[in-house]
Amino acid sequence: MTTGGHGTDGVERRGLMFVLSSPSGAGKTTLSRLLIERMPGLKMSVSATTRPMRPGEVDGRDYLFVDKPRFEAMVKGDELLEWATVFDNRYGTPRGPVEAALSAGQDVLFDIDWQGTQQLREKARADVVSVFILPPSAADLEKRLHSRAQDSDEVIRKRMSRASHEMSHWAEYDYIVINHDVDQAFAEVQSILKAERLKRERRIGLVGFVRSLQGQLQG
Ligand SMILES: Nc1ncnc2c1ncn2[C@@H]1O[C@H](COP(=O)(O)OP(=O)(O)OP(=O)(O)O)[C@@H](O)[C@H]1O
Ligand SMILES: Nc1nc2c(ncn2[C@@H]2O[C@H](COP(=O)(O)O)[C@@H](O)[C@H]2O)c(=O)[nH]1
Repeated sequence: MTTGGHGTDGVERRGLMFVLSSPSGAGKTTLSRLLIERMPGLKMSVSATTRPMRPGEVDGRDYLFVDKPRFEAMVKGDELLEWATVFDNRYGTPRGPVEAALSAGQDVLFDIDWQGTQQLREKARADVVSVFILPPSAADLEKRLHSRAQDSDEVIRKRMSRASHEMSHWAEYDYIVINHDVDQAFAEVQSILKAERLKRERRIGLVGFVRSLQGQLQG
């Protein structure tokens, strides 16, 4: 699915799809914002959703807020790379911006659930790097959902009751990060991305680079 861009060392590399999943409230959005701020060459995939906008959310930045008929039209028109129903709402990844970013040599960050991750993996296994974020405890998870102060008590109850099911997919992920402390969890997620960017199989320019080094040594 991806073509090439250049790494910071100038060697051509295939872009990667960096996926964060977790039970609701474990910290994906927080970690995603930090990654986008601090990791050059990484672009956030903005999902489409039919869920109502939360206070402080901005259409086009946090999500593309669409109604159900528009979402259905996106599915029918093959405009979504993956989609799923989560907490009675529909969520999906618009295909165009992801393909454009990967073609321009950028990596793309996804905050999506396990269903979406499975679909991306089926489409482009070699290009997907997936990280599952766990909360330190159930009590912390509940506290975080309340402290975010953006969902009703009923919505929070629903999210807590789904958390165990969400977590049952942890073993399908490449990496697991326990989010005790934001700075520590961010450092871990950042290390994963940095290491994955250096993977030999992704660095399609290495053959030419090494040949050129060998040429210099022989010449
Ligand atoms: N390590 C942490 N310690 C304390 N609070 C945290 C930590 N990480 C995130 N939070 C807080 O927990 C709340 C939920 O975090 P966040 O919105 O990032 O979760 P999420 O996984 O993206 O949830 P959702 O799936 O519902 O979008 C936020 O108020 C955030 O500031
Ligand atoms: N499969 C997909 N899941 C998505 C997408 N965008 C978000 N999500 C997941 O939905 C839940 C709830 O999110 P919230 O913002 O309403 O709290 C969370 O697990 C997200 O990761 C998507 O495009 N596809």
